[in-house]
Amino acid sequence: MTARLSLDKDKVKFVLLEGIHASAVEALHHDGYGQVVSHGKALTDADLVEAIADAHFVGIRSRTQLTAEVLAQAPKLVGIGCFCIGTNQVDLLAAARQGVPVFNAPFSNTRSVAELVLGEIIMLMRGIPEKNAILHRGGWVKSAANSYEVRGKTLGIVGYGHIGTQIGVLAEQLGMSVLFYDIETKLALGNARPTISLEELLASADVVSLHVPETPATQNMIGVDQLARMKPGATLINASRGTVVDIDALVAALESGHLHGAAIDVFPEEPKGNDATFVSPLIHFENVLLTPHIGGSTSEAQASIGREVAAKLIRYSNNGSTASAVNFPEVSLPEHTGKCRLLHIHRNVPGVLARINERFSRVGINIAAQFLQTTAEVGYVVIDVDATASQIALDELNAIDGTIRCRLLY
Ligand SMILES: NC(=O)C1=CN([C@@H]2O[C@H](COP(=O)(O)OP(=O)(O)OC[C@H]3O[C@@H](n4cnc5c(N)ncnc54)[C@H](O)[C@@H]3O)[C@@H](O)[C@H]2O)C=CC1
Ligand SMILES: O=C(O)C(=O)COP(=O)(O)O
Repeated sequence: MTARLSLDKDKVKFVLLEGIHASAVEALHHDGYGQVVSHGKALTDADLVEAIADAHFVGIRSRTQLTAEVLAQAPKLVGIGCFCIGTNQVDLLAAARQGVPVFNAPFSNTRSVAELVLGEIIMLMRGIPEKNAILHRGGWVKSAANSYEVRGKTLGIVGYGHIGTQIGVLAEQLGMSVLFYDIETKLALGNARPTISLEELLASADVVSLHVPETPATQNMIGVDQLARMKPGATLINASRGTVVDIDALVAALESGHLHGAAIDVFPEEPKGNDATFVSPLIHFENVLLTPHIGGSTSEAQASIGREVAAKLIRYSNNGSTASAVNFPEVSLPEHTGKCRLLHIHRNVPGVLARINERFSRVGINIAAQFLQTTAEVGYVVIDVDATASQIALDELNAIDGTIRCRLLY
């Protein structure tokens, strides 16, 4: 474990992957952070390890896998920004144990996903994907067969969170009835109604739209049995995570004609960049709308995410605030004008705070302010002291058993 002194902003290195929006770079430069390296796509294996080996902050989107092994090879890492909603691509526990908070943008792209899904519901119910394909081949089939209004139909939303609720509200404006299933008790907006089980929702909905995070419980949540429970002629939409739907089971349900159609934005295996090839058994179905994980990819969402996550990283770097970190004790801190601030991250074992205070009192350091927050694994203490005492205080903190990382802010 190494003592980390506060660095000049010029020496703090940010590595941004996956084409993170220029608004993030602008925000970092505007705050005085000069070293920002941007990559246009996701990196893997040795390329990823090399790119982040000396980074203090790393910014990623949904594709970059920050595993425990990769993180262990980034010894200078201070913070991670997921410039998206999902954080399943990061080993959150390993990051916390390494003293690294992870931030994301929980709201900035939700409207974009909701709008895409709403458009897909209308397109699929009208059979537009097949009709579009026929005309592109020079054909002409003018028919009302298998073409329906959405008005009066039932939308079933699985995962009634930020995205699911917005879709429900918008769908009601189109005259749809909304059912939802969530593992948590949720406030029903508009006339939406909860179902007591996933099975009940699947059996009642004309369109099922998935908006759950990637967790062990949502892995292949929609498989053979669940698809069989859906109404004949129903439609499935997945803009959540590729692991939520068993693709082979979906293929079988489409081949048999049990489903009217589907819209799939996320896949179990996704290409790493725009020059890679997309492979999926779903490419053979004209009644399936396929999109390249662009649910949140609008100019508005990306610009807003860039600003939001950059601001969280800047705040953590400048004053130690971890408010809204997804894996870390959350501390929202005031400015530390006129004082030096020490950030002490430790394993959450009994007695650390007592040992800190005992050591400080033994060497006569006056604590101007102190903040503590813990999770089951990690403790985070922030202490403001006079500048004259800062180096002794840092040495004392580093000597404490259980210290993961200690940083000094001027
Ligand atoms: N396609 C794309 O570009 C995008 C995809 N996403 C994905 O959408 C997901 C949902 O986003 P938000 O609505 O913002 O998240 P959220 O956290 O606000 O909502 C998720 C909801 O799912 C519920 N849930 C969790 N596990 C469940 C289970 N096993 N069964 C039923 N409900 C369960 C939660 O209680 C919560 O209400 C994200 O986790 C992300 O993976 C998010 C943004 C863009
Ligand atoms: O916000 C999310 O969770 C998304 O899935 C969007 O991911 P992206 O930033 O487009 O790689």
